[in-house]
Amino acid sequence: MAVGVLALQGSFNERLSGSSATLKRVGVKGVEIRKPEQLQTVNALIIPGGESTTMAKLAHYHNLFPALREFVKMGNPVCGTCAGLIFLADKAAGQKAGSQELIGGLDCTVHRNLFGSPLQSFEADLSVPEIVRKEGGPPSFRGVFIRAPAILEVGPAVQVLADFPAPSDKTAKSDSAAESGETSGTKAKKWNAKKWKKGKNNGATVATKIQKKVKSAKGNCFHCKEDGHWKRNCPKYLASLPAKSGKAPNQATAFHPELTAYTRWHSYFLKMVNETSEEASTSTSLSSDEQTTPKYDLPVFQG
Ligand SMILES: NC(=O)CC[C@H](N)C(=O)O
Repeated sequence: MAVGVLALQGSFNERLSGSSATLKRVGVKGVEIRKPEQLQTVNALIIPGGESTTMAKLAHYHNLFPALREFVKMGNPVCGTCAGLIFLADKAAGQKAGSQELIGGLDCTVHRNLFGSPLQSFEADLSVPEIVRKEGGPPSFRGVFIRAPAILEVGPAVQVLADFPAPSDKTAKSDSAAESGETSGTKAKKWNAKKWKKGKNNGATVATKIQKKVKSAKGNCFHCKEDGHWKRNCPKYLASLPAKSGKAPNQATAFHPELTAYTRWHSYFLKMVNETSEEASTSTSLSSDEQTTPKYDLPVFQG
């Protein structure tokens, strides 16, 4: 398995080079992606942290957006870190004037700089029950937030993996005071109460993945024997589609897992990649099967 790392700007090297590179630590080959055609050589992609506006400009310059969107649309898993999360979000708030291009593929609204400026970068312990359930290890891990975004809203198919609680009013005030002189160590030092209130449960979602694969039959017409009409989007036909069509099992974090020794976010993502590849090979053999011995009584329109 080869995992691509978008290598335009930001912290892509931490995934790829040196003995401590995260992908090496989890035993996977990482491939630098700078050109659209390179995406054809990998079956999953990591979009690293960095500065999303700059990264978007570079992606635009290298004509990468169409290929990246196609990659996501084909159901290949993508993991977005920080700026990568912004890239992957279907909607973004707090963007620079004139907005910036997004790839989309993760049904959520992200706030680009919810935690404030680079000076408000911080570290915090986060509880990660789903990762612990699947990967084992300690109940929480250290999240490194660098001018971090956060997710304000997620769609129904998205599973929240970690939340960062909103500060109490008291903390917010004392942290604002800390901003003007004192430092408050591991906590974000400035809170924008209005932005926080927009977040679910008065907090902010900082890690997610797509839980269910949304099936779509766009463009397919078929004949329904039951009532003899040509139909689109019949539930029976939708149910017969391979799971790989539709949205990819993407994962995203607002913090930087590659900057800690905790490799479980990466191993968790790689499991998703393996599962997707297995499903894809099963569904491919199913579809060729279907061509010779139709399994469904609703033939797909060929004309
Ligand atoms: N560490 C990061 O990737 C920060 C992302 C930054 N908030 C942006 O808009 O791009």
